[in-house]
Amino acid sequence: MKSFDLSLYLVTDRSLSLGRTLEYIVTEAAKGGVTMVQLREKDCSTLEFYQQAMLLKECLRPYNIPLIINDRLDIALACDAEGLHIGQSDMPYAIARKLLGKDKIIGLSVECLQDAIDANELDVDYIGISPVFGTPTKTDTAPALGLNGIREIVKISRHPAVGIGGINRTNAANIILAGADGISVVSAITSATDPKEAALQLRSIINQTIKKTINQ
Ligand SMILES: Cc1ncc(COP(=O)(O)OP(=O)(O)O)c(N)n1
Ligand SMILES: Cc1nc(C(=O)O)sc1CCOP(=O)(O)O
Ligand SMILES: [Mg+2]
Repeated sequence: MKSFDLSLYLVTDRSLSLGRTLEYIVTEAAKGGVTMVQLREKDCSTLEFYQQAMLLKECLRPYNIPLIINDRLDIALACDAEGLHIGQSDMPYAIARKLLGKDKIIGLSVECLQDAIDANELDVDYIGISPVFGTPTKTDTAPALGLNGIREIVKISRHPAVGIGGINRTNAANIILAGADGISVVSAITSATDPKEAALQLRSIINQTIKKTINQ
């Protein structure tokens, strides 16, 4: 059965980990309450990517946190990850679904309202609204959508949604208040001096904000 929680979604980037291993970052983040982890490595051989994926799977197993692979359908299959994240220029959704099967999680980036309308025709498991804000972590993005972009997209989308891009503890609550089911972050956890503490703080903000929206 496919069940997952988008509320605090860590996306990795080894180049931002301040020399610490991804196993360390991911384990600390798991202790701090992240609910999903995406292995996203843009400068990695296939062998390294596969080995890193296997290591992260081991780290996440005790916490029951799904491992999602960015871009690489072959790696997702090879390591039997829980899912794959694809963007608008990646493997077409239909092919990914055919190869991964119905039980795996597939996430799709949406960069504008039309992408979200098109995604309604697909049985993706979640959408990544990207980017919400500009970020030095990824500069080849579509224009930032802002909080209004989130509101417009969640209003018409039939899929659970997570915001990504420039999100940290100063603006995390606003992403949830705008209607997203969760936040996705790279640097706010990966580059934190204490990744567990960073995750705990984000976890607390999200929990409080979700509680507020339920009581409204
Ligand atoms: C949760 C989430 N949302 C969006 C993205 C961006 O994916 P993509 O547009 O394919 O860009 P790259 O990450 O591959 O550079 C994401 N990775 N995760
Ligand atoms: C992986 C990714 N995708 C984006 C998109 O807009 O598609 S922005 C991004 C990086 C987000 O990093 P940070 O949390 O450090 O801002
Ligand atoms: Mg991609």
